[in-house]
Amino acid sequence: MSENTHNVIGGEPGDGPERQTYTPGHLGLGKGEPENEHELLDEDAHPAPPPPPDSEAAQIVELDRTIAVEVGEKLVEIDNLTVKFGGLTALDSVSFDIKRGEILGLIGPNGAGKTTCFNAMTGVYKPASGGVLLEGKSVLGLKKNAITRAGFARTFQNIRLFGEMTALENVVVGLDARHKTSVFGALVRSPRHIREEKSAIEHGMALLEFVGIADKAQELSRNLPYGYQRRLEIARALATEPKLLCLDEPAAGFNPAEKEELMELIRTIRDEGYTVLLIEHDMKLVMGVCDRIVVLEFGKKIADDVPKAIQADPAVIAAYLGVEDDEDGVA
Ligand SMILES: Nc1ncnc2c1ncn2[C@@H]1O[C@H](COP(=O)(O)OP(=O)(O)OP(=O)(O)O)[C@@H](O)[C@H]1O
Repeated sequence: MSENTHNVIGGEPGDGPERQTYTPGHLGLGKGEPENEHELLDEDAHPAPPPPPDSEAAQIVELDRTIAVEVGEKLVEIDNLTVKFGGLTALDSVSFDIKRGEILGLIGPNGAGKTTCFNAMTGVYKPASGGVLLEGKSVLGLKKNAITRAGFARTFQNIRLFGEMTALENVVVGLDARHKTSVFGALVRSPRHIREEKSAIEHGMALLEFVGIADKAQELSRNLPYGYQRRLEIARALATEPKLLCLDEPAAGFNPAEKEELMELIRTIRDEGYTVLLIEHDMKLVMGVCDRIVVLEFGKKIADDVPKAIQADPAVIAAYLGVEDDEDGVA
């Protein structure tokens, strides 16, 4: 094997036809055709379920970041957050906290303010008032990439991938956020840069394997089946080693089997040390995977409790009354 070539994570030499090699050359942007002989799966095929937490990929993906607070303590505080769009108050003095190691659901009927809350937390919108604290320190006013470096990562309701990049390249872009090489170091291809690039490919492959889409590493992301694109967004967000992973409707457009697999993946992500904030309309998924749920209605918080209590909460039931789609019902 040449110095710049290494094996796919998780296999042993001579593992058979699944085996591929990846080189830093694969990172050239906008490469068209996959360069390996690996057979691609059927477009309809489901991604593989996530690996068990003790697999090699899971160990590489495991959170490698120092977090100032202990598991179970407040990681994030949303403090009286208010966001206005002209005369509309989309978020009205909303306060809640997110504890390290939990899966917190953020739910509410359409237009309740869930995505606005994500956007204010991740620097997309400037709140009119209130605060967002990560480990006790304010992140308000930081630029989006500084917020990513501080520890927030997110996926989007409408998938946003670099369509002309391969799946692996999309993840490596996320890993770049954690790299230390200077622009000059990258330009002159310093030894440190080459080391980081090589480990980025290895790490990127482990992340793709972790979310169950390693078989499509060399496919342009715009050509990936929908379910793979959603998983790729999660892999890219995980690449930044977030202290908090925010998922905005990750199951949108999924069939029941895919939703089950996604629930499994979200649990596995938490088991690897991540904290998850989840916006999701599918109540079965939310109730099945969340430790606690915050409910918004018309920009205000109306409930904050464990799933069982949320299901029985009269204010929550009232908020959802009139929603005809069964999936959006709380019961
Ligand atoms: N950029 C914007 N400009 C103006 N109004 C906005 C903007 N973004 C959101 N809104 C409004 O703010 C309110 C909250 O929207 P938001 O998207 O946060 O709700 P949501 O709970 O995420 O809804 P959904 O479940 O439909 O995605 C809505 O009335 C919406 O129309």
